[in-house]
Amino acid sequence: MSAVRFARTRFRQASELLALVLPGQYPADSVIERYFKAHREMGSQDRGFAAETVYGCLRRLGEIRATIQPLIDDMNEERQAPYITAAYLVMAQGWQTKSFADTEFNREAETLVKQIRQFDKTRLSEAERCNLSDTVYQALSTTFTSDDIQRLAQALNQPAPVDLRVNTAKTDRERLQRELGAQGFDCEPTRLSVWGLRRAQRGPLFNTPAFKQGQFELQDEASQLVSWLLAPKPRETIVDFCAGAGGKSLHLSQLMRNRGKVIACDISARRLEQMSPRLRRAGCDNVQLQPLADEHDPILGNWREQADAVLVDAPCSGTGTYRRNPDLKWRSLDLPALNALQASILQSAGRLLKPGGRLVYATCSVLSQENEAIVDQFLADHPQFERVGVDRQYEDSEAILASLQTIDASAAEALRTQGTLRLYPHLHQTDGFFAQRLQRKASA
Ligand SMILES: C[S@@+](CC[C@H](N)C(=O)[O-])C[C@H]1O[C@@H](n2cnc3c(N)ncnc32)[C@H](O)[C@@H]1O
Repeated sequence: MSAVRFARTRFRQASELLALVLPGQYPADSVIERYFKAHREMGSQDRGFAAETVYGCLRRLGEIRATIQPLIDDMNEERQAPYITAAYLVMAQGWQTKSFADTEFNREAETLVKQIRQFDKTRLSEAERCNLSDTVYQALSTTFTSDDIQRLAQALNQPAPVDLRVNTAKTDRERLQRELGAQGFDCEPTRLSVWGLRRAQRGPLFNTPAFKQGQFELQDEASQLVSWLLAPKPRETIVDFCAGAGGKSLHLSQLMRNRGKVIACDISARRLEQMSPRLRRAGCDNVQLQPLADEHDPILGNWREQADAVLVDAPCSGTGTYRRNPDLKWRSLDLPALNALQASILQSAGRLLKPGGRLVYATCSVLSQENEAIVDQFLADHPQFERVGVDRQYEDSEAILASLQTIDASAAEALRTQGTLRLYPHLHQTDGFFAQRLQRKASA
């Protein structure tokens, strides 16, 4: 493709795609997938450029919008899209007025470039500088200093690596690493998860024989530690209360050696159904899918005081996953409503435990309002539960605690003594994740 046609076509595709993503009606990745299906003429480099540009715009949208505000003030999102795309290409990719000469943006380019050059960056609010919404910035300010928020936001605004969780029922980490490496997919063992492999770049991993044979799943390293924190054992009955499409149910089943029972519940029957092919591929026979009307569904009475362990991977703001889902940053967020739902789910989940049973409350959020605050309130209302640290009897605990110790001694201490796992991208190079291990007292 000539340089001229390259700029014209690719600019049009990227801004067209951004116009579809900006209203935030559907997750960006599904909009992008649909666009590519409808535009079969796009080669892999065109697709790469369009997707990276759209994700880049979403990562820096706060700063971009503030910088070019006077030019887009009275426009709807569709009309804003070429301006935002162009601003991103100028601010992050070094495009200049002349780069737009052959694009449909040629007449506006000069004014836009001038606006960007003249903009006084000191006028950016803290939230805009961090490319976070005001709601999230304010929520973070109650726990973090502004320097920490900046470091956290900078890490959340980078693309995430690709993490795999090895299915130890089918292979082991070294073998899979060798097999994938031989096919050109180099990976490194993850530092904290003993089941993880990490790749710096994306690639068509789903086409590999290893994936088709169920030897691995894609799962962020932090998320891999959550099922482990529940210390699942063969022959137990474990409820995964918010199982979704089963990322953690699959791992629970693996840690239980495919014995006992995982009851995978969710209010979304569609998401639960997406688990079925994953279970077949992984060879898991001990997972039962249980759709719920809500967290008070009477069917839950079947497991009242019956479960050895319950996992609550609660619906949350997803602030810890902004690296993968930068579109989430710009969706409306009703924290009080989410907090009420989280508390209600945790309360219902607590009723399912036998005396002595284990409970893990987890979110992929970095906001204490969704994490510590929910757990503190639950413990205040339920004195029969307590926080329990990770002891040495835990399978793999020595390896995981020792690795965490080398990266962040205070995080290791919180996990060892309190059963609290707090991970952040700027400190641990994982998604932002929170998990708290609780236990119902044996006599209560
Ligand atoms: C963070 S996602 C779970 C992700 C999943 N555990 C995994 O590892 O892939 C939260 C899930 O909670 C479900 N959910 C929302 N409200 C719920 C409720 N009242 N009871 C049970 N599940 C609920 C959502 O449908 C969503 O699938």
